[in-house]
Amino acid sequence: MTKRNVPLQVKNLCFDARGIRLIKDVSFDLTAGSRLMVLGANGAGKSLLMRLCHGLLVPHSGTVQWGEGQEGKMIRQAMVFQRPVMLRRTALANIAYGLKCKGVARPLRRDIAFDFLSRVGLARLANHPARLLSFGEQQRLALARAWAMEPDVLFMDEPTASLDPSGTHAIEEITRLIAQEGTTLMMSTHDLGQAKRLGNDVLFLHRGRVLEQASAQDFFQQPKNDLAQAFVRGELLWWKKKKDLYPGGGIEQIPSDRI
Ligand SMILES: Nc1ncnc2c1ncn2[C@@H]1O[C@H](COP(=O)(O)OP(=O)(O)OP(=O)(O)O)[C@@H](O)[C@H]1O
Repeated sequence: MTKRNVPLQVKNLCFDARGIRLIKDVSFDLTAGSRLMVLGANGAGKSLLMRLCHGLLVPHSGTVQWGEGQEGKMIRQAMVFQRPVMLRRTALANIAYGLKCKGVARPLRRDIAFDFLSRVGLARLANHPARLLSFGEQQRLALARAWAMEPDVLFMDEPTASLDPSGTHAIEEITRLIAQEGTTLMMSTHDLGQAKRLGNDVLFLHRGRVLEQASAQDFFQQPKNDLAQAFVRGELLWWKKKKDLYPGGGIEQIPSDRI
């Protein structure tokens, strides 16, 4: 796969639920080939933003604009969730079904599905019911199914949140391989080490707003935003008040339009 320009432009995106604005005027570009890490405390709006980008939610206002894929084709996108969503069929058939939706001819599906199962180390479980696999295996299967779609853009919403260190390592390795093939990544995570290992760009959200977008290197060395600094130090907790973070100056230090 070759790199593309800007596959996704998000402009002034707002999302409301039950009369409350949860995503507030979010704008950013997802550049081709980037590995964008979406960071922020619990409830910052990471999942909502990714679902809006993927088209699972309809914004109240603003736009999610997709560019062109290879040779002018539509951008192909896939998403992996924190809790894997498995079809009630075998591991192999889960991938084959995705291939069917992609338009792959029936005689080819089985071999391709098996190839992707092998890539994530699940070949021996090909004929097991997907829903009986362990949580970590299901997450690898979900990633293989997404990978088989050969997406231009892959959304990953905290894919390792419930995994042990070896499961996390496996998912990171697979993610690297997918990115190496030219797939653009947008991924949320609470694991700052993981964000450093996998990301080259960071989007920092707080209470539904983007407070900082920077290269991963700049963000982790010296975030510009004071709340991002607190987050990187592990001090930005959702129940803390601003005055707890900045006892000297309190509210005045953080303009209210940024909260
Ligand atoms: N359908 C909904 N109706 C009302 N509020 C919602 C809805 N979905 C999400 N929210 C609220 O929107 C806010 C952002 O939720 P979101 O799941 O995007 O956060 P997050 O950053 O992914 O958090 P976490 O890291 O805990 O998964 C939360 O306060 C959540 O309670």
